[in-house]
Amino acid sequence: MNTLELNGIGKSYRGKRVLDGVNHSFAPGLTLLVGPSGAGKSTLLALIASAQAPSRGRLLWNAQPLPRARGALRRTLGYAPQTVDLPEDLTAREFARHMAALKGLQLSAADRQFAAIAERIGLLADIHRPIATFSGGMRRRVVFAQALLGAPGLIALDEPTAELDAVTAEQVSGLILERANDAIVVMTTHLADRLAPRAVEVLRVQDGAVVRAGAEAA
Ligand SMILES: Nc1ncnc2c1ncn2[C@@H]1O[C@H](COP(=O)(O)OP(=O)(O)OP(=O)(O)O)[C@@H](O)[C@H]1O
Repeated sequence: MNTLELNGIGKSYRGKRVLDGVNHSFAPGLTLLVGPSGAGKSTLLALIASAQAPSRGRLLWNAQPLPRARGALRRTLGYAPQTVDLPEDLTAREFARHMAALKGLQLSAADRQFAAIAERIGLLADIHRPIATFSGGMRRRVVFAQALLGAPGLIALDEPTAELDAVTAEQVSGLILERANDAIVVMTTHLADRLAPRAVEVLRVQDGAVVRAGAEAA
């Protein structure tokens, strides 16, 4: 079973402290990150995904400091940031193939997995179209879908249901819950609404700290 631990994590941008002394052990399953805008939810997620380095403290993945675990982590990490500059000229499937290659997936497995994910979230009919023709919600789903390639043990999702209509958001949420059966899934959301009861934890990021939130705080 995979473990993820944050030990005294701090992050500052040009001297401004966004996170300070964050300690937390993530349980297998879904953890929701909630909190006011600008509190540091995306920052915490980027640290977890090792897309950014902490200013202080360290992250332990399976009891190993993250820099040493990075090689192994790339293959087991799925990260969907809030904003991504997608390659406009590529089709969704071509983009997915690139992301899958970074994770060391075979082409046939990449195509199979991407098609299966796309089908679940209403994107299958569009995977051969250039991303340039995609709406905001379709782009969001492409970014989400690539994060799930390779059945990662750690999945970090930044507002994956933003810009989606209710039906599609429900499809995406259903897939997130399924993956949370076999992974540590950490997800930011302004609307914890229906997922909070299914989460192992809801964490509130506020004033540089991370605290367990009651259901009312979600
Ligand atoms: N690369 C950066 N350089 C400078 N400041 C940054 C950077 N990234 C984030 N910040 C600042 O850090 C703080 C936390 O930002 P972050 O995006 O993590 O918040 P958030 O809780 O995810 O907000 P939202 O809910 O609006 O997405 C904000 O004050 C933001 O301006």
